[in-house]
Amino acid sequence: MPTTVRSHAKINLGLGIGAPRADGFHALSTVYQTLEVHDRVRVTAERAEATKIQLSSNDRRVPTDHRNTAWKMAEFALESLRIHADVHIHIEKQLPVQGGLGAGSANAVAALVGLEAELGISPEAFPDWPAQRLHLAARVGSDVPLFLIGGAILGLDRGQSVFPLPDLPPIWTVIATPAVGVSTPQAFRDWDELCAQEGLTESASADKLNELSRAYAACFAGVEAPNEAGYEAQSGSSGVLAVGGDLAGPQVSALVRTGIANDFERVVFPQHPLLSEIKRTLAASGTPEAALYASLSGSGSALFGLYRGERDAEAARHRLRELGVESFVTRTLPRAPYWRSMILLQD
Ligand SMILES: C[C@](O)(CO)[C@H](O)COP(=O)(O)OP(=O)(O)OC[C@H]1O[C@@H](n2ccc(N)nc2=O)[C@H](O)[C@@H]1O
Ligand SMILES: Nc1ncnc2c1ncn2[C@@H]1O[C@H](COP(=O)(O)OP(=O)(O)OP(=O)(O)O)[C@@H](O)[C@H]1O
Repeated sequence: MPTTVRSHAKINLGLGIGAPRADGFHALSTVYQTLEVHDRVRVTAERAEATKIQLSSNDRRVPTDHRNTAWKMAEFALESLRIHADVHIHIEKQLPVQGGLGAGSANAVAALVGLEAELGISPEAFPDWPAQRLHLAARVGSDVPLFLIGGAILGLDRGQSVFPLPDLPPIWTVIATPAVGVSTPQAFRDWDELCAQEGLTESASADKLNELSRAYAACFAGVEAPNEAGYEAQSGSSGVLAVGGDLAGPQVSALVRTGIANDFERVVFPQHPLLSEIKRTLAASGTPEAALYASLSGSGSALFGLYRGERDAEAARHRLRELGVESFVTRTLPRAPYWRSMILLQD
């Protein structure tokens, strides 16, 4: 009986990057935030004599072998649980590939959740599993563990060290998806060149990141997480927020006042000037429909704008259309509804 799982995107509400480390990674301090928009991952699995994994996708850019994050996650999980199974994973892509929205990383967690449902892996049956799966997720990729938490999350170390933050209320979000792919490893290499030019050392960047993490934590201190009833009331039965509802709360303004920024913009924007034009278009600074905040997500190429209400978000989409740039409207997704709606179908 296949299990279909929603595989949600993320954005980075601020991303501070350190100097290159000896292990080839970079220390980060970031606030991840999950979004309503998602791919769908269908998993079929049954215990077998030997493990066999098969993967398919509607999108030809998605690798269908051991290079796929979902494949790796399933393989690591089965090895770790000492279970042999016949597994089929189908990834129905809706999110951009190489967009900086963590779509591939989310697919890994969705495949894991599907596999657990199919094989009856529960914390009751496997008490060590919750800690183990976080560890395995970090092996698959730095952006994977965040999807085992959902909502607003502080990401430290190389991004795999994740801490749940009090949730923000749902915020209207526009994602611009320019037809540009940005390679994450290449963006980090470009960052290294900038660090070398500016003489940014590992110890100086550690100070910078610690200060940033403290500032992030301060913004979230005392935030009341929206409860499920509140989320339902805001969403209504249609799942659509009332027009003009200002739900962004003071937290986004507090984050903006800390000077949140995405360090990747410094290396990605000079190479792709269109992306900084899109950010200006999303921001619409000084107008009544101005974004609360606009930024590149991850290493790009997707950018996002956060808005006071649906009307301002639609106005941003209209401005982007005039610029010839595709976009869609979504909302930020707090932790409780992230988990409540994750399993879409078990048929
Ligand atoms: C840019 C972000 O999306 C921000 O959320 C993430 O940092 C990227 O996470 P990811 O795609 O899961 O990255 P991984 O698959 O772990 O690493 C891909 C490559 O990116 C570089 N990398 C990644 C994360 C990090 N903190 N430092 C790095 O230098 C390394 O060269 C690594 O070989
Ligand atoms: N399940 C997957 N879906 C899409 N791409 C995948 C997947 N597994 C591996 N890949 C490879 O990873 C590359 C990056 O894909 P992805 O869409 O996750 O990038 P991204 O959104 O920039 O991720 P991040 O924000 O984590 O850097 C793709 O070009 C593809 O070759």
